[in-house]
Amino acid sequence: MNKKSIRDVADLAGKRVFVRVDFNVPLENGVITDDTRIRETLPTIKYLIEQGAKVILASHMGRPKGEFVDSMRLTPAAVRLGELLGKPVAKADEAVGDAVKAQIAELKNGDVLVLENVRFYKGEEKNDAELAKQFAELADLFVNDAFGAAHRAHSSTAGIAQYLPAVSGLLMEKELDVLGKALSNPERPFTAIIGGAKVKDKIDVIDNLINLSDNLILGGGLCFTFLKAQGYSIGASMLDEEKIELAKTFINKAKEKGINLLIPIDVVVADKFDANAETKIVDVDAIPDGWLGLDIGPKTSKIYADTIKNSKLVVWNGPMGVFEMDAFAAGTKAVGEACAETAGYTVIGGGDSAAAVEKFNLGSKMDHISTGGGASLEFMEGKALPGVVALNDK
Ligand SMILES: Nc1ncnc2c1ncn2[C@@H]1O[C@H](COP(=O)(O)OP(=O)(O)O)[C@@H](O)[C@H]1O
Ligand SMILES: O=C(OP(=O)(O)O)[C@H](O)COP(=O)(O)O
Repeated sequence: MNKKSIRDVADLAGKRVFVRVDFNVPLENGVITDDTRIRETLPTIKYLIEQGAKVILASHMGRPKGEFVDSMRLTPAAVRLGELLGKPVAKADEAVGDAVKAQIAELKNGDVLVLENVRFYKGEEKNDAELAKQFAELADLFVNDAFGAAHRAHSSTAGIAQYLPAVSGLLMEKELDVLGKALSNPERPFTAIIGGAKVKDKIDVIDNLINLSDNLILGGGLCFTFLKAQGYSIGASMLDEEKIELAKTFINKAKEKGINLLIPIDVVVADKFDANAETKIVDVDAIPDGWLGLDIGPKTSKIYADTIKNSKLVVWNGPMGVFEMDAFAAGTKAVGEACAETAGYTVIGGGDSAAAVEKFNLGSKMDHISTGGGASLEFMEGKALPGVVALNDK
């Protein structure tokens, strides 16, 4: 990476360091149900503690739209962080202002303070310069470790970097390194797997991956737009009408470039969108009218799994079916198991794909599970991430 990281900063002892993290973790009734994002920032936080910095952590949680919302406070994240570090972690009730400054003035070297949700302030998502300056006043150095929010140009992810020396944290560095290596000089055969439901959001990444990958595997709700583009009747399956023509151009582009574009040959169909629906496995030329395709079929799973197992690099974003319902989970499970078994390097991106991998207990068998869904997609699309662009060059 051509950006400076905290390892490039000499003499952190006694410095007030404003670290933007992504502690936007899932909460149910105030209880954190998955603390991955907090655990993944521990290397940066521990490094700063060991160096004797005063660690000031800032994050968003949810989308409170500029209001103080009690259920979106960062208190549960601060408590969890304290447990993981095995040391007390202070928590502020605000993210800027005199009370926060007073709390920071009390910090000793190696102490940790978690600020309140930065999105409680209207300026944050507008990348307001005044708010960015107020954040900058709290510290001597800005560290961005929030890969999950790196695609956002906000006051605490990008704006603040105008007013302080700005470097990346270790998680940010790792994410960019892994995804960058994977995509800039991929080991081949390189297989990209795109599934899930959001055709519109993923169309650009599919376009970019046609240029990069050797095998491009499609599944999930979005593959039905491609099946329709191939002339099949898809019943009541998910369809993005507006993208059919684009899907046709992608199919042709893949052919011209000699890319192995894999689209299902059989699917699991259901008479309704329901865990207890009547289901059948059919070839893609036999999808009954009114039925919905909710998973890839076993013949497709086998082809996909064989392709994955013969790959040196696999990047996966988006489940193959409605894996939340057991009747439609087999395709996602088969792809997950193939990713777990392959000797190739496996990178998982996207909240639902990571959740699927966890559901099937395959997490420990993957090489890298990204903490950023939208961020990893934008990275794979080849877009510059504002939270990274803002950092100081090496
Ligand atoms: N054939 C399908 N029809 C409708 N929804 C689907 C289908 N296959 C997968 N899905 C749904 O797609 C959702 C995930 O999509 P998406 O948000 O695009 O993935 P990710 O979060 O991994 O990027 C899952 O909730 C899953 O149930
Ligand atoms: O959860 C996040 O995004 P993700 O679900 O795309 O990984 C990040 O914390 C960014 O949150 P945002 O999409 O509200 O800016």
